[in-house]
Amino acid sequence: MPEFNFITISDLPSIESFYLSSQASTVCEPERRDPSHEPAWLDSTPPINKKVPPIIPLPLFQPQCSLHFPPRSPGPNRHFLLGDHGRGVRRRAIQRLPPRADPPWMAGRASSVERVKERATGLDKFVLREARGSSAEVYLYGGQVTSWKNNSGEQQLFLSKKASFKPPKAIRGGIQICFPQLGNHGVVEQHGFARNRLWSVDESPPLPDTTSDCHIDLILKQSEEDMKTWPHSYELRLQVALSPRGDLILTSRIKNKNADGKPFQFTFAYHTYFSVSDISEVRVEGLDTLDYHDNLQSKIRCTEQGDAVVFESEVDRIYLSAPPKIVTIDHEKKRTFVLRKKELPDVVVWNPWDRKAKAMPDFGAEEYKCMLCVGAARIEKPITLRPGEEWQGRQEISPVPSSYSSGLLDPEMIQQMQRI
Ligand SMILES: O=P(O)(O)OC[C@H]1O[C@@H](O)[C@H](O)[C@@H](O)[C@@H]1O
Repeated sequence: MPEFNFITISDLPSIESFYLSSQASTVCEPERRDPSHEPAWLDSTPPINKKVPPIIPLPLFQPQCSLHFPPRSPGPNRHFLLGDHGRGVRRRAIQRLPPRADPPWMAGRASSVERVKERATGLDKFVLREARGSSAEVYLYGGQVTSWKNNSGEQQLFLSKKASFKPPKAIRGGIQICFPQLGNHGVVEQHGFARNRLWSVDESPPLPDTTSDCHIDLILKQSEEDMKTWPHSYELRLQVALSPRGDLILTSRIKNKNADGKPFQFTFAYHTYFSVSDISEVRVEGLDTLDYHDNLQSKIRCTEQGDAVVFESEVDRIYLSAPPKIVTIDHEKKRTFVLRKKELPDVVVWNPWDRKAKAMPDFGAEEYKCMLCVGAARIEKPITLRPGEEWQGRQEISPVPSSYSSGLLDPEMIQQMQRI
């Protein structure tokens, strides 16, 4: 889901201040010429995202300007009203905005989803190619995303050179689906069984929540073997989608299918291995002042003291009740991952550092330097589902230039988003 819609309005009337409204609601009232002002809101229906400031200074008196709007505000081909503030809508103008045109190089390009049998591993995977250049690879084994490249073809996820693709070992890297438990708190194996089971293509997926035309739907159901340790019938659906902007969107739905009337409880995580240039140059923002369980200290509860999490040694934590947006900034690569999450309040942060790296057979001794796990999770308050009930969780990751940091947007990012 894009955070902003952009429109270009031509022939702005030369008025000192103005407001814009759409068919549905008033959008915002830009303050006169001062870009540092927060927009005032002319009415409260609906309160769109008040946190969004007018990032692009509104160049009044110029024949054309670009404005940004929060989600749900008008998109292309809708009417806008332009009026001069304070004197009603005297210079009322209605503009029908042209749909945003695709760049010329996109002509004739379409998104595709291809099923491929990997020769080296013998495993089936799906290769998603979004028309604007981003791509992803998703294995039926583990329902695991192992590759995600942005619109420029740069890999965003870490996959160990020593990763094993042989069941029952989970693939070391990408995004592991941890269900029905994270860690070793529970009756099943570490991080649950979903990451090392063979999933199927979901032949009757629910309607997608995204506007993406590039996605794959997978499903995992109970096996007789798993019923011995976790005696429940369930459907775990996973949709992996690429947005036109190159975002990677994972949506999971879990349904209790027990016929015996029994509820079940589970925890869940998208154990996400990001590729980073140099771990000592990376910071994670959005977790300041939060409590976390420190797995390195018998899971004791601590409170984050820094304004960002930085890495100088092994880190193995579960941050609790984190905000919906977490930002991982890779200074050296000048790249930032913005992670947005729904129904997944907690965040896993893990880097094994040197000693543990050496002890893992499927991980290179030096690879801890170029990876970091930051993933949305639901751990502290497990989910309980009664038969017939369904839970849905979501993680969206957007790669953006590094000048972006939490809560702020910069013109470079705006320009890049406008080009898409
Ligand atoms: O080796 P695994 O099972 O994939 O787990 C990797 C790491 O995953 C983290 O989430 C755990 O907190 C760590 O303790 C663990 O080492």
